[in-house]
Order: sequence, then structure tokens, then C-alpha cells
Amino acid sequence: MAAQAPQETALEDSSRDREIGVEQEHLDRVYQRLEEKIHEAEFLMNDAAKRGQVGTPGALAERDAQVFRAGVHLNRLNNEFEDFLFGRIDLLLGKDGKKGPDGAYTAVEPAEGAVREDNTADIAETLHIGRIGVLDQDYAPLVIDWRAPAAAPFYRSTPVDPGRVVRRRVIRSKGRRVLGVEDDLMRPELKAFLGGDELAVIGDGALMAALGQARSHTMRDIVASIQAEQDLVIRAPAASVTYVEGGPGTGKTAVALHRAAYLLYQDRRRYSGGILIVSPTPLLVAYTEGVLPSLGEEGQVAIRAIGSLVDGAEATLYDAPSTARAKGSYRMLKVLRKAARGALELGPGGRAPQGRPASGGTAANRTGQLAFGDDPGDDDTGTPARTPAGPPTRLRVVAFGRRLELEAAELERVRRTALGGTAPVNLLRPRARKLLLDALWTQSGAGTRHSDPELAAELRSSFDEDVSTEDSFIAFLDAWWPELTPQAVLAAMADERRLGRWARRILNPGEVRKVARSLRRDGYSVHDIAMLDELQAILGTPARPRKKRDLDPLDQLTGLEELMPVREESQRERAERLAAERTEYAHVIVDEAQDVTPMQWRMLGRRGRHATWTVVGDPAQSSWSDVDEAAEARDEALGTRPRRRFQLTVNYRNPAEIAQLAAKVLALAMPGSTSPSAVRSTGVEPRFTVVRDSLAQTVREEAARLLDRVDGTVGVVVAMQRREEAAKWLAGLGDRVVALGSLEAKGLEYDATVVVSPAEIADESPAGLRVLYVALTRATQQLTVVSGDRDEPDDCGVPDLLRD
Ligand SMILES: Nc1ncnc2c1ncn2[C@@H]1O[C@H](COP(=O)(O)OP(=O)(O)OP(=O)(O)O)[C@@H](O)[C@H]1O
Repeated sequence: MAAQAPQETALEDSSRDREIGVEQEHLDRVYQRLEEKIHEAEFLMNDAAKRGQVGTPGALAERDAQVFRAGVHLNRLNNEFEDFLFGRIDLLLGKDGKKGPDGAYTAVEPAEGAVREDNTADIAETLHIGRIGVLDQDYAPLVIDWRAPAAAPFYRSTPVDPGRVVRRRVIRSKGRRVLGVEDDLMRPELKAFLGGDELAVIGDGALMAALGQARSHTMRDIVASIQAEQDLVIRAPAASVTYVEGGPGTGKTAVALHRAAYLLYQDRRRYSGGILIVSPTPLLVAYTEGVLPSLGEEGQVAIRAIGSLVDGAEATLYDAPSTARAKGSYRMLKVLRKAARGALELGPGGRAPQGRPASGGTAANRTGQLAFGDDPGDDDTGTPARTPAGPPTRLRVVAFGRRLELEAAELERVRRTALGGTAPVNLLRPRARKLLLDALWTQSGAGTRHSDPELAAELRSSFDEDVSTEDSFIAFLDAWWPELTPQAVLAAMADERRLGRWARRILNPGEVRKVARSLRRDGYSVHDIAMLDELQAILGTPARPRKKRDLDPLDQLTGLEELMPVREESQRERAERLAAERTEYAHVIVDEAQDVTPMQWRMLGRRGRHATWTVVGDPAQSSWSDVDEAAEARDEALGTRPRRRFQLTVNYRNPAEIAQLAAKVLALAMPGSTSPSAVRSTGVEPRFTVVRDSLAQTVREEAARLLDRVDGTVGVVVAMQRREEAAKWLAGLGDRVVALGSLEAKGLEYDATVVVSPAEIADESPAGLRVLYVALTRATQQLTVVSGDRDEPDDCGVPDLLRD
């Protein structure tokens, strides 16, 4: 942390106070203006409400639009009131005298002669940067929105390439009080004057101050200290695919979130189609979702875990690595295609296999349409405990006074014909119905009765009408070609024998057994969610008549029903409703993209068919074993859109001491790759210890020790198989400490971490070394490694994997 130097002189103190006073004055003006704007917005809303429900439709439309705009504005102002102002730049005169829409001069480079020959210059423009823009009564900028072009130099300017910036200042405030300022000089060689006084320079680096702060359970925004290489990504044009790679702690997640806010600001209309941010775990969603509201967005951005992308199903279970490999790979696609068609033949009427959720889980329960007859039981063999009810094997109807009958073989032929091609199975039902009617018509012989085509057609149509309204025909069709749901097909795959049939020559018998067994559990894994989504695409959703929302007659009159929810719903409810209704997005941001499996890429691809993309990841942290197959799937999902690649190179999270240790594992996991350079050092080396009395006791003591040493959070990272017991080890230590499995640690960070048995973590999956690399890079200050026997620690407790 950038503590104040003890030898700071009284003179320095007084110039600091003076500069704080200057910024306080400005902040007071800004708040005064904000209050005026809030009153304006409130007045607008009240006034519009008072005008009541009278007037022409046009006037009512105008009223509602006004209420809508005022509501959004008010909400924003209220949200942004805290720590509103955070930056300032002092600039030289620009090349031309042109101003942009935000009232600031647009030139990036200084005018000739802006710096005098004796290396002195005058500050020609001062801009304050904040979370949203504020203009004064004369439309001069009091605060520039951080996403506006005029704010870019605040992030981009460096001493090597300063542009017009002389001094860059970060302002720290709480509520309405300015607490401190930190300056960086971009042109240290220059003597610059502002209003006749020499420009003051205070403090020693805002970035270091930000990085040293204690961590909480939620992420903070980094608007005040975005670095130049990060800013390039945040402001990259949205066209096509922006691909960002960088090691742990380089700010990929932070950059992705700020980019969402930036894109919305740049082109709100275009992104009203929604921005989807996909995170690997609900833990990471919870950690990051607070960042966006503080960036001034209200609802167009959905942050979802990859296991929560399918409505009505939520991933709560983990798959063993080998099961996950089978479920996530492209091979599963072929299995699902077979299963979707095969499931038709099972027919309705039985009950869902044991173990699927009793409510909300199986299609049978949710839609009442379908349940399968057999139950795999819980044993490893997957032997069916009962035979399926099966589809009906005979169709009997009476038409034109004759009894007609289709037997099993004929029905099978009709089914095959109907299933030909690749159309979604559920959408083929009308075709199957037509083919059945054709077969019955042929059997009736009625087609030969008339040579006149018009009469023949009439006869056929009345035949179709008669048969298809007959109760026995309707019941048959429902049983023989039921509408399948993804959940029901997945439930059908829980039967090992059946899955073995559908997966013949695609999965090996061991995989079939593991996948079937995993599908008999109560709940879903992230991989199941991608399978459900794929099945939805394979099955298709038959069109249904749309239910009309109950509308106020006045809304219908004005045609403004879309605006009404603003008055009825909170912003959050509205955002949730929009997110739930949305299936495709205008921009998709994928965080931790290195872990996305081929099947998951297909799921994401369906949500961004017409989208632009930001894909953020680090191959060295990938927990997915077949990196090439995932890359192929990613390329397929992103299509042929051109890619723009960025690399982030600086590690802002880990101190050098921890980064150096993690680099040893990186060298094993991905020989030849370079680690990002750590930006700071704490002087505290990682601590190594071995199990003393018991693993539980040792870990507990080490966690308690770290809780004493840091102000913020402590994370205890264990192999996935230990995560439940680890939570018990920490009981009673308070909520600053948490236990998490290695895969859950992805993307998160803590002040200090205890990594328990590197060997256990590394041995847990084929990508184990990369998972260990993730585990070792979570701490912002201190790291303790606890070794068990399996780690083969040396005399100093250093495990084999972490030795030189
Ligand atoms: N410019 C910055 N100013 C202040 N803090 C920053 C900056 N960039 C990154 N950080 C901080 O560094 C930490 C790491 O950032 P982030 O989690 O976005 O990294 P990441 O690249 O996604 O890491 P990982 O790959 O390990 O998940 C966060 O605490 C973030 O706030």
C-alpha cells in the first residue's frame, strides 16, 4: 500500500490540503448541479403524472416517453451519487480548436508552440472524469463520463506517449468528501502553470494504492486506475471478435466488465439487444455482478453463469473429469442426435428414471407430457428395473364406415420416413401425422373411386378431417409421436443400456456407464446444461398461440405498453424480465473462455448468432483437457468474423513473490509460456508447511494465522473431492474465510490463500497442473501451501511440484 511517507514535510502536507480543497470545491459544484438535475427529473415525473390520463393518444405517448426518460435519468443519478468523481487531467492546448459533443476539445496532440522553448507551458484545459457526464448550465463539462472519447487520455496517456496530458490525477472521495489525491506527471520535464501558479504534484501512484487495498467478497470497479493496455481492449471497436489473452490477475475480468459498460455508452441503441456476460461459476457471477451497476448501466447487461443459461434448469452438481470429458466433447452431439430420435420410440406413459428431480427437473413433471417407462436403478450396471411402456404398436381408426389398421411394421416405415432429414424432431410431428393419413388413405382404397381430381381431392380432405378428429387417432398420435422435451430425453439417457445403444461407436463402455450414472443424480451439472440446450435445438419448439399480456386499455390506446413497466417494476426486475425474455444478444462476452467445452461453445454460439463478441481467457489456466477440440468449437461458434487480438501482460493481483512460485507450475503445465510480470512486491515470501497432527487441524491453524495477518478475505483451496470436508475444518472462523474446490476458485481472489496439497489438485484431472496454477494465483498478499505425504515435501516443507 502507498502509505504516506513519514518524512513528508509540513510544506507537502499543506500543498496536499490545498489540492484536496481545490477538488472539494469542484465536487461541491458537481453535487449542486446533480441536485438540480434530480429536482428537474422529479419535477418532470410529477408534472407528467399530474397531467393525468387525459389528452390525445399522441400527447399521452409523449407523456409516457417523458416519464420513462426522467425515470431512467433519476435512477442513474441516484445510483451514481457515491464516489462520483474520480479523475482529472490537465491538458496542453490542442492542435485545432474544435470541441466535441461533451464540450471538451477533441485534439489528442498538443498545438505547435504549446510548449515554450524554455520547457514551460500553460495548462489550457482541465477535465474531471466521473462515472457519468455532467454539464453545467452553460453546457460546459463539469464532469466527463469515463467512457467518452475525451476521457480516453486519462487512461491512455503515458510518459512515453503523453499526448496533451501534463498531469493525471486520481481523486479519492467518499460520499461528498474528497479524501485524497494522487498525481502522475506525464511530462515530468515540463514546468507547467495553471492560472499563473505552478502545477502541484501530490502522492506516489494511485494504482499501487488501489492494488494494496484489502479484498472483500465482491469485486470493485477499476475506473480510476485502468491501465493503457487495458484501455485499448475496453475501447476496442465492437466490430467482429475481440480476443483477449493474459495470465492470471492481468485484469481480464475487470476489462470485460468495463468493456460492457463502454459499449453500451458508445451505442446504446445497438446494444439494447442486450449484452451477455458468461462466467464459469455462480461464485464468480456473485463476485463480479456488483461492478456494473456502479458503472452506470441499468439493465441491458446480463451476467450469467454458464450453468444458468437454460431457463428452468440450474447447474448444481459437478461431474468427475472423465464424465465431463465425454459430456463436453463434440462426440456428445452425435449421441444427443441419436437420443432425440430414439427417445420417440420409447413412448409416453411410464415414469421418469429414478433420481431426476421430482419437480422442475423432468419434463414429465413440468409439462405433464412425457415420462419414460423404465428406471435404471442405482447400481453401476444400469440394468433396467422395468421394461418401458413403449409406444403403441397398432393404429386403428374407422373412416367412411370402414375399419382401418396400421401394424407395427407399417408404423415403423412411416416413422422412418418422417424422421428423414435433419429437421427438429418436434417439428416433424405434422409431417408424421400427414404420412399416417396417407397410409390410411391408401389402405382405404378411396383414392381409386374418383377419376375427377377435384372430387378426389374433396374426398381426401373430408377423409383427413374425419380421421384426424377421431379420438383414437389423436390419442395414438400423442402416444406414438409425443412432444419431447430436452429434460425427458436426458432422463432417458440415464438408462445405461439404452444410452449404450445410442452411443454405440461414439462413447466407450466406460464412458457410457459414467455418463448414464451421472444422469441418474438429482440435479444437473454445467455439462448437462449444455446438453439440454443442444437437445432443445435438436427437438425444436412447436409454435404455440401467444398469450397476450393483460393490458390497461389506456396503454393499448397509446401503444406504449413497453414503457409502462418502468413505473411498475424496479429497474432490477425489469432487467431480469428482459434477460429472461431474451435468447439472443447483440454482444456476448465470454470470461474464462479457456474452460468452455465444445458443447458449451455451441450453446454460446446460439445466443450470439448475430452478435459481436469479446472473448477473454488464458490457455494456461484451462481445466479442459482437449484444447484443440475446444478451439475448433470456438471458431465454429464465432464464425468467420474477423478477430482482433489483444494481450494483457501485467499481473495486478499477485505480488512478485507469489507470481514467481506460480511460474514454476506454469513451466510444468505449459513449458515455454511466459508469465505476466507482477507489478508490485510485498516482501512476504509464500509459506510452506506440512501436515502436523491432522490435515484438518493444520489447515484450520494456517487459515487462522492468515486471518490475523490480513484485513480482508482468506480462501482455502482444496482438491474438488475435499471441498465439503474443508468447509467443516473452518467452522467458527468467521465469514472472512471460505473453503473452495480448485475448480470453484476460478476468477476469484482473496487477500490470502491456503493451497492444500498441490499434488492432490494436480492429480485430480488431466488438466490438473493448470488447475493448480489457478489455485496458486488467487492471493493478493499472502500464500500458504500445506503439503501432505503425497506432495513429497522437502525439509523446508516445499512440495515436489513447487521445487526448482
Ligand atoms: N488497472 C487496474 N487498477 C486497479 N486494479 C486492477 C487493475 N487491473 C486489474 N486490477 C485488479 O487486479 C485483480 C485481478 O483482476 P481480474 O480478476 O480482472 O484478472 P483476470 O485476468 O481476470 O485474472 P484471472 O485470469 O486469474 O481470473 C482484481 O482485483 C482487479 O481489480
